[in-house]
Amino acid sequence: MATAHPNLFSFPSTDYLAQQLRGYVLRAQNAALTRHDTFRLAVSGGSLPTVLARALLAPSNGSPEDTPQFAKWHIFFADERAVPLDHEDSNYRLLKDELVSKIPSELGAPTVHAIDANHVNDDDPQELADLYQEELMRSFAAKDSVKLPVFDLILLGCGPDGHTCSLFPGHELLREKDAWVAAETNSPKPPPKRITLTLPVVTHAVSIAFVATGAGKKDILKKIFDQEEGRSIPSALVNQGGGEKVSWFTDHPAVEGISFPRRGSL
Ligand SMILES: O=C1O[C@H](COP(=O)(O)O)[C@@H](O)[C@H](O)[C@H]1O
Repeated sequence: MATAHPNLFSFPSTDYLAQQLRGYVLRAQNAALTRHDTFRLAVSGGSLPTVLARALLAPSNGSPEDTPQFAKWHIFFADERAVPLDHEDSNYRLLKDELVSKIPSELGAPTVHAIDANHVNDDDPQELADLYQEELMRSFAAKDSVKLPVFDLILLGCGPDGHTCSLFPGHELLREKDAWVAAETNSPKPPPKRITLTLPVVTHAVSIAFVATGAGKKDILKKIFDQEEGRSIPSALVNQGGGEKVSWFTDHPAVEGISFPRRGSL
């Protein structure tokens, strides 16, 4: 378990947050391209894709460092709902509508790794999870040759109950040590059937960022950052496992009243 603390950033507006997030994501991209000429990231659904689109679709300052090289991006999902890809609850659809379909063609197109839509109606989403794990193995090498995949970046949300990916408070999936991708059959937040990256995969990434904005996140962030009782909340477990690799992008209303030290710039 990491002992270093996560970085808590708080910004006066979502526009400024998006600007800072752009710099952070592109730094992760540039470092990844230097390491292996590809940028492998996992993204969440919920409120994240809208902020991410605002960050990445903003005009570049023209420098190579500030230019997304989308053709070299491999985008996976931190979690996905067991629904068809054109369903309104699909995280794939959300990312496509908010970001991918709006990328100007001169910036290239990312490779987006969707779930296998042939299995979204299965009673048990385990096959869907296994197939997505195999999809990861094709990109990151077989599970028996590497213990865990190493994403260059994982972008997370934090629900009002502190869930992240589809890892919910008190759930046995939080203790999963072996699988890379797990099935959730009874999510407390609809839709009930989902798949999710597991905690060891999330905390093994090179960089991990949460985006959490608005006063609706204030109470759960206070628990996660300031209170002992918040230590077992899924998003807090990412903080504990990832330590200083974890950065939180928040706005002022989301962190009002929190004593944990925060910074206003990267
Ligand atoms: O159900 C989900 O919720 C979380 C949090 O969403 P937010 O709207 O509160 O940001 C999200 O990160 C996850 O991907 C999604 O499936």
